[in-house]
Amino acid sequence: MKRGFLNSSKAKQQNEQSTSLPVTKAKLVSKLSHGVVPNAGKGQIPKGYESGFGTRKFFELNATSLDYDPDLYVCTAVPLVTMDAKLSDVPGGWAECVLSGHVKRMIHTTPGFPRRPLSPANGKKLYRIGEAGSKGLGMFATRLIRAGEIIIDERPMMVATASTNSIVSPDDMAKLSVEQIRQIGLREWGKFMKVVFDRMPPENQKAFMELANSHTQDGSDDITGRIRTNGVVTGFRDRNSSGAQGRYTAICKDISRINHSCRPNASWSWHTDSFSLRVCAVRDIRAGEEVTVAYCDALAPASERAEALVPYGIYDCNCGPSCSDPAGIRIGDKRRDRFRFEPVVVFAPHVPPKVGEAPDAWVKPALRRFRELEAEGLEGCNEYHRTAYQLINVYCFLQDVEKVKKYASKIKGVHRVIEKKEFPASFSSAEGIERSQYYQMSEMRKKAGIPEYEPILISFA
Ligand SMILES: C[S@@+](CC[C@H](N)C(=O)[O-])C[C@H]1O[C@@H](n2cnc3c(N)ncnc32)[C@H](O)[C@@H]1O
Repeated sequence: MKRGFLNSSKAKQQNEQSTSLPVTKAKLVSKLSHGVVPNAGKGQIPKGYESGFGTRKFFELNATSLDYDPDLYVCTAVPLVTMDAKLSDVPGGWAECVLSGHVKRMIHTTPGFPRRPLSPANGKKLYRIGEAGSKGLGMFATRLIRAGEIIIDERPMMVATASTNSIVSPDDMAKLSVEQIRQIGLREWGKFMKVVFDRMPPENQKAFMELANSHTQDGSDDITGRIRTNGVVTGFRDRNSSGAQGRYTAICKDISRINHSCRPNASWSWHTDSFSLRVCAVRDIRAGEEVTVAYCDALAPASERAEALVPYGIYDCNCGPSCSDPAGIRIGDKRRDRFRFEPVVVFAPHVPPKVGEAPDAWVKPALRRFRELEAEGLEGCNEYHRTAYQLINVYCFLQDVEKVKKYASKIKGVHRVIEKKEFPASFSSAEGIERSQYYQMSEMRKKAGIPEYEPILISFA
């Protein structure tokens, strides 16, 4: 039986639930406080605002319906499960979610939905969860994981709205301080998310409550604190929304154990067809090494990264010299500026190579950029992908098969994250490389007697 099909009172509790609060009419306050907020919670909430959402009417819906007001929030299981479903019966499990009607429709009409999350090749996990020193628990590789390998594909336990949707009216806004509005918002959000939490299977409730919580003194409750500490932004959002508003965040049993690094060896991507988060190695990870991802934009300057990490309770990011040592920060910030604003584009030279010069001397800017990106541990970023792509095309053009293979092995991870598909296997074999566009172009030029140094732009996609 699908959720929503039963009429008994017990069954009704498990139907979808919705609040009569339409998204668009809510006054939205997104930035929440963190750290220690004096008198957090009740102490900050003035009389008249204590009950709020809790007194609002919930109504029940047929879980299979997609026919909602797109702006209404719905508490629902994704994918839909039977009333008596146990986690062990549902491959990949299910997520208890709060979604707008618009997003629910979008998910259920995604081609291929609900595909099963991917399982490891021989059924053996590539990781274990273990102690990570002062960071608490973390994820560790149990064998050498190659760039491009999928470490885990996991359906979340819970999907929550990523911001509080405060019900404070514009009139009331004028009477309240910003912190009071935040605290009211947090409280409302907490009540809403408690409904979602209560719908979760007991094993997931237990696993959820065992997750880290860095928000114990800012007005967050046990549930919202863990959502704020462990949530990973999904790939979908409410219609007519922008910025943090209208986004959703996924809380997972294992992926939420992955710690942050500004030099991450892995990256995550959201897949709506399988309703799962996928973590992929962006460079080789040794057996025993900790698996890390970037919680912030790893290309941002050190000061901005530090600021973005504070809400996670990370005050002293120590990933390497570009985080902690003043000289290292200067070099790292300068490099990141160039990575962001000065992309390297390589041109074949217009003049013959100088005597004694290597045939690939003109590729130096891209090679330097690639080395710098690796030195900063930024194998998961767009610029690494773009530069590796150019080098692959350049070496196809120069017919240097070994170098094509080298850069093809390096691009695999970031390609999977950015393009959400595997890098073409043809660049890993001599036969495939010889069939490539640039190899063939070079072959034709040779046959026509056009020297290699005639102008040509090496494209990067
Ligand atoms: C999503 S959880 C990661 C798993 C967590 N370590 C645990 O024990 O479950 C995020 C929390 O881990 C800790 N953390 C993650 N990365 C860290 C880092 N680079 N340095 C210090 N603490 C970190 C912070 O407490 C942060 O709030």
